[in-house]
Amino acid sequence: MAEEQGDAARKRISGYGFGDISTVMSVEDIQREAEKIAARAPGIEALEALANRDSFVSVDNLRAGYGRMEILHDFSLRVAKGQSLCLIGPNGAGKSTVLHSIFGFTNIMGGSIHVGGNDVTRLSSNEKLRDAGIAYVLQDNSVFPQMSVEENLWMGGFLKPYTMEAREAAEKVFDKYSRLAERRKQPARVLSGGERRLLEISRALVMNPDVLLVDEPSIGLEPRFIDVVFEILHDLQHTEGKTIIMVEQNAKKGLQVADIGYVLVSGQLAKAGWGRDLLDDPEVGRLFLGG
Ligand SMILES: Nc1ncnc2c1ncn2[C@@H]1O[C@H](COP(=O)(O)OP(=O)(O)OP(=O)(O)O)[C@@H](O)[C@H]1O
Repeated sequence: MAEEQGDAARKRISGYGFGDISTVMSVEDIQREAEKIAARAPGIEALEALANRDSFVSVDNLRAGYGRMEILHDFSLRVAKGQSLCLIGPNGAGKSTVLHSIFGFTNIMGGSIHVGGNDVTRLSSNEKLRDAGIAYVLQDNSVFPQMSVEENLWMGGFLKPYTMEAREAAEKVFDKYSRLAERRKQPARVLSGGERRLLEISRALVMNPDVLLVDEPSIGLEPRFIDVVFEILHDLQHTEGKTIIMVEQNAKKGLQVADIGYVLVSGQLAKAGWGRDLLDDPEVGRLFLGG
C-alpha cells in the first residue's frame, strides 16, 4: 500500500517539469531535502546584491494567504527595474501565491510590498493595475473566445475605457505583433495556443505597466510555442525595460531565461541566486531539474 502511494507520488511529480526525477526521489524525500536547504535561506543582503542594490520591487517579511490560512511565511524579494526573476519550487510551495500577493489577491497578514518606492501593500488589484503600474498575466486560459482579437485587447484597458490612451496602447501592440494585427477582426477562438498566450501578455501591456507578473508562461503550450513566448518576455524586458516576475513549472527553462532565480519551499524562500548559477547548483539540480 505504502509502496503504491510512493509510486503514485513519483508519477505525480515527474509530470511537473522538474525533469525526470520519477525514479530517483519521492515527494516526501524532496520535501525533506528542500526543507534542509530552507534552513540555510539567504538573508536580505544577498537578495539586495542580486538586485544590484537598486530594488524596484521590494517584498519584506510577507505573511499572506487565503482566508485565515497563511501560505507565505516571512517571504522577502528584491528585483531591480528591468530585471527578471523566476520562482521555482515544489507544487503547492506558494509560488503563485507570491504573484497573487503582489497583485492584491491574497489576505496580507504581515509585512510589506513596495514598487518604485511606493507602499502598495494594501492597494486593491484595480489600484495596482491603474495606479501602481503592476499587471498580472493569469496562468489559466483567459482569452474571451467569442470576442474578436481587438476586443480582447481593448479589455486590457477596462480601467481606462474609451480613452485615447488605451486605444493607442492597443494599436502599439498591433504595430509590434503582426501575428495579432493580421487576426484583429477574427474571434479569438481561432488563435493557436501560442497566439492566445501572446494576446494575454499583450492585453496586460495595454495599461503600460512597469511590472509584469507572469504565472506559468509555458503551461499548456506546444514545445514550438514555448520559445516564442519566452522571446517575447525577453524582448519586453530588454527593449521596453519591463520588470518581470514569473512562476514557471519548467524550472530549467525559467532559470535559463530569468536573471534571478528563487527557490520557494513550504511558503519560505529556500535559495536565491543568478538563474544560470542555480542551473549549475547540484542541490537545485538534484531536487528540481532532474540532474
Ligand atoms: N484561491 C485559493 N484559496 C485557497 N487556497 C489556495 C488558493 N490558491 C492556492 N491555494 C493554496 O495555497 C497553497 C499554495 O498554492 P500555490 O498555487 O501558490 O502553489 P504553487 O507553488 O504555485 O503550486 P503549483 O506549482 O502546483 O502551481 C496550496 O496549498 C493551495 O492549495
